[in-house]
Amino acid sequence: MSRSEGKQASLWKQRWVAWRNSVLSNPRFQQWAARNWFLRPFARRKAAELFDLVAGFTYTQTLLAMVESGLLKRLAEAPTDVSEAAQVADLSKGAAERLLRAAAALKLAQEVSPGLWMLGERGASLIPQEGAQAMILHHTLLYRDLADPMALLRQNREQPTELSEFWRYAARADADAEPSEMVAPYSELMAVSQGMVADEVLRSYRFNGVSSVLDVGGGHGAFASALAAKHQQMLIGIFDLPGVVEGARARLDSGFEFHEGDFFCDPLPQGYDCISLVRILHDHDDAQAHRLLAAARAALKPGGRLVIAEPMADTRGAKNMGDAYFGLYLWAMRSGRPRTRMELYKMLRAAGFRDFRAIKTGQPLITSLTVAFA
Ligand SMILES: C[S@@+](CC[C@H](N)C(=O)[O-])C[C@H]1O[C@@H](n2cnc3c(N)ncnc32)[C@H](O)[C@@H]1O
Repeated sequence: MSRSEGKQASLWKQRWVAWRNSVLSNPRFQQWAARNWFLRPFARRKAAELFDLVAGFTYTQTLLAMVESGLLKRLAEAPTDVSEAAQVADLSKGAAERLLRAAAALKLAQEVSPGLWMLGERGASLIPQEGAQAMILHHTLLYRDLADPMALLRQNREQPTELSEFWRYAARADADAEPSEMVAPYSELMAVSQGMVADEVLRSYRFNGVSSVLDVGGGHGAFASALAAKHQQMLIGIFDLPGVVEGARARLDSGFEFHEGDFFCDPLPQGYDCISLVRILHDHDDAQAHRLLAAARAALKPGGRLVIAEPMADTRGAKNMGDAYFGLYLWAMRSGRPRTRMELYKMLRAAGFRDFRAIKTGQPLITSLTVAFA
């Protein structure tokens, strides 16, 4: 499309959006749509979607209370009456019943007969997801940072936040000096939530022709372990900050190679024919992300490949995750941003990679996948 055609298309789009918005925000149209038998289901759905946005934080806090109180786990074990629920959650009977009813509205719980409760559909889906439950508990930090969103945005990432204190490498020049006990909380959270990411990556990409992988920012080695279980002949190395590698060494057997360093200052070890960056690049602002990609390019021989797995911006079916959730999460963390595929390709090209490919994943909500060749 030429520049003038692009300008024309943008003008048409502006006109269409302005017209649509004037219709949708017209109170007379809203009343008419709510009464019209043909449009009524559409109007109700739109109202419900809007209500979800308005009330979403109460849903999130109900979910947190169900996980934190142990009620979700208890409902998974056995049908539970309100007195038992009150005991498990250390609440009055009235408070426990209020929580259960809120959870039932959100399909986390279900009243199977008067006063007797079991898991609801969503509760049942959540129960095996230890990683998701750990993230729900972790979100108390983000929730505090977001309590005053305008204040958080106005701070322009210049003041410490709950999340920047938790992610010890974010917004810190001397991240490699963090002792292992300071980096253990985030490394453990990453390890417990890595399962679903590793499943998604290994189901979507076969690593054909790859005999050695360096997992950069590999944490305590959860992805490396999943990779080793699937590809038993593969040589796998983990590169991370010294305090984190100390934790990985203590958890993994001697079949792995361990490399300590700071990927912004130290060269990445050479000789691996693939480098993986799993949930790494979006943690860093553009200048740092570029340095990291250049370091990966320098460590790979021609034909070597880079595998990048992380949720991305502007992804069909995962826009809420990429743009809303990670947009605000990483802002609060004071480092990084979700990127669109085109932005990532541009950075890869600038770092000397060629032949970029998007690999389809079953759940882009969990991760997108890009492979690039040196
Ligand atoms: C979000 S975690 C992801 C961990 C793992 N890849 C996963 O998906 O579970 C980011 C990882 O990058 C590591 N990291 C951050 N900055 C680093 C740096 N400058 N040099 C080396 N590793 C770094 C952190 O210690 C952490 O293990």
